Amino acid sequence: MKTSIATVSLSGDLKDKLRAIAKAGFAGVEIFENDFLAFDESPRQVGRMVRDFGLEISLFQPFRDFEGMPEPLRARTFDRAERKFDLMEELGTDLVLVCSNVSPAAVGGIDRAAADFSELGERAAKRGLRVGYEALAWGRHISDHRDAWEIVRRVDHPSIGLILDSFHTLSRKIEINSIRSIPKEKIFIVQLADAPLIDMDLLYWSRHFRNMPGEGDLPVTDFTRAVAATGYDGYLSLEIFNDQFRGGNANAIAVDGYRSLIYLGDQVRRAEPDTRLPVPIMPPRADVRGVAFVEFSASEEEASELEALLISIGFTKTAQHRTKQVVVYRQGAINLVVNTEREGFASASYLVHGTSAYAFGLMVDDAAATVERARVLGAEPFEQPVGPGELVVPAIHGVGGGLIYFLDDKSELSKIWEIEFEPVRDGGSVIAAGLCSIDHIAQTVKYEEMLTWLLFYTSLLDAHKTPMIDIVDPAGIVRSQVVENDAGTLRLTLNGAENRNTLAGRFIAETFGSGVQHLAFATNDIFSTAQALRANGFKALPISPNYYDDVEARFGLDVQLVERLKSENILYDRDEDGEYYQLYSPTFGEGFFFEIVERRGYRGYGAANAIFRIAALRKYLRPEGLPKG
Ligand SMILES: O=C(O)c1ccc(O)c(O)c1
Ligand SMILES: [Mg+2]
Repeated sequence: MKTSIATVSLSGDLKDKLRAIAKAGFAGVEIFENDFLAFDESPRQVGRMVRDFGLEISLFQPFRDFEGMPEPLRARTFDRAERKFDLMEELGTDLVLVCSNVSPAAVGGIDRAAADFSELGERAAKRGLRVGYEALAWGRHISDHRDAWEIVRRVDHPSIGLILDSFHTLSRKIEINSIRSIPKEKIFIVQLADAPLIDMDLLYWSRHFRNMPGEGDLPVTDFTRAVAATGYDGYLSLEIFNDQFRGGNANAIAVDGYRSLIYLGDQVRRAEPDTRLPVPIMPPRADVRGVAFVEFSASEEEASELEALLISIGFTKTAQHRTKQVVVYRQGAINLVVNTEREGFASASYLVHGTSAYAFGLMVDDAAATVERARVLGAEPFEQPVGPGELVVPAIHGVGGGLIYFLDDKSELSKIWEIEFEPVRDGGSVIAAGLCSIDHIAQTVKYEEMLTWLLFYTSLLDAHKTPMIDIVDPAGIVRSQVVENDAGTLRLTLNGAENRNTLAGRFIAETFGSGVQHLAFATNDIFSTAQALRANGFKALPISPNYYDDVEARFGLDVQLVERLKSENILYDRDEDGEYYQLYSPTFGEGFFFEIVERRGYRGYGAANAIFRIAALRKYLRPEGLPKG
């Protein structure tokens, strides 16, 4: 697949951008004129720099306000074009983008525009150059790719072609199957961008909110399928105007961009098996059957505090690693691993982040294939030396410094607990609390990393994202979005913290990065769970009594039920699918906590309750500025 990205998509100066683009694996780069103009080196030097990075200039752009100009503006426009042709020769590229005219001076008319392009085509051909025409969604006379195509068709000149840009077509909901009948040799390049659905002015939306294919809400895959159906096999080029990306980390954004294109190509290949797009072959997205384990890294001292908390929640120590300081606590199908090794990745993670749930394992169809797919998508496989008799568990680095392991039934991996661990006979006597599985893993991430995490998970795992919602913390807003599968066997919630005063923001600041902030366990009977926890000495997070008056009023609940909720500090929510009951632990360490939930048909996450439990959890934070310990 020929991958390319426009320099405008990234932050930094031209050289920084090129370096990041090359490193991420792209073959081509669109030089955005302003990035060149703001850079000090000559066009020839820039052309050489691009090639030294192993890149090809896929496009030079944009050339504005060309077609339909009345004289004397028309003559000026052609002079201007000749100057840019000179520049292109020096840069070493043969393709320029002309975007549809937005000037109030422009005169409409398809034939007039076609006549202008005929002349431009003649001039370009003399130099061996090509011109592609793109309909801007807000163009003055041409704002639809079908009209731009009609002009290109009438010009019928080998140096004049069409440029398709998914944003302009999809933002105006233009029928995409109109693309399928365009001859592929007339499509000079295809630009791709997604965007979140927001009701706003097209130009503003385009210039500030575009994002990578798969990160937004537009049907970019269907658009690309229509392109692929023409037989087009040229560049797929990202052109992402996004305020956050412009200020972000160029390397990270470039990696996201590359991943988004490869993932898009994979989806197109699966939907259009005859496509000529040379897409890398890779295993399908992994079907996640469940969370096999969550692993904590801790010091020995903190591990014993964690152990006390786990035991009070009804876990039993069931297994001890044969050679390492790693123990397993189990309840129902939940495996919590506590690693206090002094060497290796867990220990390194502890030193940076403190006690944290730094890794989790997912049960999939084929663990090795999942890591292979991750690798093709640009993720970094994780390997660590294994001792005699130990299994090599396929794993990758996640986005925020954590690890994701994969287990399956195909290999010995599902027997890891028997192979690498020996049973612990006396794991402490507790009253089991009826926790049966991990309902969700909640990761707190930096707001500006949210799209990265979403794309990372949805491109690798057979799961989808839910719409973003706002969670109100007394100290600010936290954006929350979920990655989940239909079966409910994978639920990852991502909370994006914008400021460091929120509970989520504090967690990131205190633990030096994004990570798992809470784990939610599922029970089939929250009231008997609550009772067992109390008997084990567990103290649930106290919820304000005012909350219960409101719950009663809002849902018209039975007074006795409300009394039970209140006495056990259980939060309640209900929607058209069913009911949700939630119970929290106080925070542990740097703001980590556990949640226990019972779903009665409900599919959400209790967002309406978030403000109440956050207010309660905040009371357990160390006052700002006090040293740890
Ligand atoms: O926002 C713009 O002006 C603009 C310029 C060039 C493009 O290719 C485009 O899609 C938009
Ligand atoms: Mg464009």
